[in-house]
Order: sequence, then C-alpha cells, then structure tokens
Amino acid sequence: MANVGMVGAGSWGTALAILLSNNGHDVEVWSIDEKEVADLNRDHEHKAKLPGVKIPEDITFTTDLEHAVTGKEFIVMAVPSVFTRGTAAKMKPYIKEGQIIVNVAKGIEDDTLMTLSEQIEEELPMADVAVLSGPSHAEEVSRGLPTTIVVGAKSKETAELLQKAFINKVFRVYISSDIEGIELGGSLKNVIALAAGIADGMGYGDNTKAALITRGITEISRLGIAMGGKAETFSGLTGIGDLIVTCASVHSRNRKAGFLMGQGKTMEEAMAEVNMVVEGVYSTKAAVKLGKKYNVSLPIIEEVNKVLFDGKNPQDAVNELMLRSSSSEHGSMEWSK
Ligand SMILES: NC(=O)C1=CN([C@@H]2O[C@H](COP(=O)(O)OP(=O)(O)OC[C@H]3O[C@@H](n4cnc5c(N)ncnc54)[C@H](O)[C@@H]3O)[C@@H](O)[C@H]2O)C=CC1
Ligand SMILES: O=C(CO)COP(=O)(O)O
Repeated sequence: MANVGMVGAGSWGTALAILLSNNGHDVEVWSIDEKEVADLNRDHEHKAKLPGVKIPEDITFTTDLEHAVTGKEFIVMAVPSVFTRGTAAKMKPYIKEGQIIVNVAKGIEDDTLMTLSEQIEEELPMADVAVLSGPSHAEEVSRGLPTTIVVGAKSKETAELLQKAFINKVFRVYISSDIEGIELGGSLKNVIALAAGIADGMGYGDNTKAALITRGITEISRLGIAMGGKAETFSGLTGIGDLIVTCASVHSRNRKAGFLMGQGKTMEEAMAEVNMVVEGVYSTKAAVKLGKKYNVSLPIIEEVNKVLFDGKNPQDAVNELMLRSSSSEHGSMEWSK
C-alpha cells in the first residue's frame, strides 16, 4: 500500500482521499486554508462541501506542504485550476526526479492556453505527470456510488500503478495514453455545462439539453482533435461521458451556476451562490482563444463567452444559435443523388 499526498481539500480532494484511504493507502491531505484543516481534523467531515460524509480518522490534514508531499509514492493535485501552477511552484523544493503527480482538476490557463498537466510539467520538469478524469461528482464518489474514470499517463507503467491504487468495486479505472484529449474534454465540457444550466434556468426542456450535449461534444471534439487529442477519447468517459454528467447532474457546480444565470443572476452572483469552484467560467475565454488559434468553429462556446463576459442576454444567445446560417450536421457530405 502506498503513502499518498493529496494537495487540495475541496470536495474532490476530500472525496478522493476517502477513496484512497478505503483502498488501504496512507493519505495526508494539504490545504492552504488553516480553518479548513482545523475543521477537518476535528470533525472528520467536510461540513461545507460534503455534509454527512464521514472521513476515516486515519486521514490527516495539514497546512505543511513539505510534509504532505515529501516521500510519497504519488501525489494527487486537486486544487482549482487557477491555483494549479502556483501550488506546483511551491512544491518544487520537495519533488524528486520521477515523482508521480496525478492532476485531477479540470481547466485551461487563460493567458498561456496550456492544459493543467503542461503547467505542472513546466513548474516541475522532474515529475512524471498524469491525469485522472471522467464523469465523477465528489458527492457520489464519497458515498461509494458506482463510478467509472480514466487515468491518462505517459507510460503504461505509471498508468497501471495509478489504476491499481484507485480502482475498487465501486470505482472502475481505465487507462489511456491520450493525456491531451482527456484534459481538453474535461475542461471544455464545463463550458457546455454552463450553457446547459442556463437553458434549464430559462425553463427549456429535454430537447434543448440533448441539443446542447450533442452539438457541444461536436465543438469539443473538433477543437480537441485539431489540438492533437484522439477522436475516440471524445466519445469516451472523459469526453461525452463527463459532458453528460455535468450537463445533467444536480451536483454540477457549472450547471448550477448556469442555472442561476438563466434565471437572471449575474455571473458573480451565481459563483458566490455556488460557493465552490466553477471551472467553466475560467475555461471559456481560453476555449474561445483556442478556437480562433486552431480555426475551429465553436458557436455554443462563443455564445457562453458573450453571456458571461459581455453581458449578453441569454435569450439573445439562444436566438443567435438557432437562427445562424443553416448547415449540414457533419460538415461537407456526399449525397447519393
Ligand atoms: N467536485 C467535484 O465533484 C469534482 C471536481 N473536479 C475538479 O477538481 C478541482 C477542484 O474542485 P473542488 O474540489 O470541487 O473545488 P472546491 O471549490 O471544493 O475546493 C477548493 C479547495 O481548493 C483549495 N484552495 C483554496 N484556495 C487555494 C489557493 N489559493 N491555493 C491552493 N489551494 C486553494 C482549498 O482546499 C479549497 O477547499 C476543480 O478543477 C474541479 O473541476 C473534478 C472532478 C469532480
Ligand atoms: O467534473 C465534474 C464531474 O465529472 C464536476 O463538475 P462540476 O465542477 O460542474 O461540479
């Protein structure tokens, strides 16, 4: 069994710490937040983020980053994307050659357009960086509800080591070498989930949701493939799978923030009410820039960007999407007649 360092004690870091501890590993969790650490060590429950879920007493929580990451067989990074680079930089003095770090956050850096694993590699070039992603809400994983997920890594050896560490009878882990595709699917689905939430908030129905999911994965795949991801990744768990759960789930932070905006709240009001990270808000601008860079059409993502940052009325965004120039479903096609 392994010694594991968990960096980040939000809902996802806590849920995965519980899972790894239940799998028999020794888990030490770091958070920057002193109150969060004190509460977790005292209550053995994350009352704010996973109320009612018992945290095993042998999981320790600390604000000492050196202690949390030194000498661990692998480190899990579960901080919101805007803190990923900075936290990785702080870890540098304690990271040895070949240290396995598995990032579980989902996002794209707005100014560099880098994925999170690329940022971690830039800060920690000595590390062996992997990712874990898929349809997996912390609220359900922490309660042991059956979940499937994918580890992406550079080597099969690292992928299998992590697969073995995380897998159990309610958490089935697949492996993949397509880190780029996994990360792009995981980040871009959050933008579409904001759109799905907005549609729900406006009172639209299941037809609209299906349209957003289906046309959303078309946008995600088009961009992801142009950037080097594999087509099959976008039709798998980390692509369409994660998109479905995030657009549909009552647990989704992105869908909820969108819902509140669809009901007339501002982006800031919606984010404050959700009170957990809404990653899609941070990934939207980057996605629009990537669309331009790779010359890929992203109509839904562009409308989300306008609603979030240009004050566009969601109804006008819907009209724009429905009335834009008509086209065939799959681009240029051959016709039999
Ligand atoms: N919650 C979920 O169900 C899932 C979340 N994710 C991803 O995991 C990442 C983390 O999400 P959550 O745990 O939900 O977020 P959260 O909003 O619950 O947690 C944020 C946590 O980040 C830490 N933090 C706060 N400020 C920080 C700073 N300045 N520097 C470093 N750490 C800081 C704190 O421990 C805080 O509890 C996100 O990228 C999210 O998309 C992925 C899959 C599932
Ligand atoms: O990525 C997730 C589920 O797989 C979590 O999505 P939300 O951040 O929208 O809750």
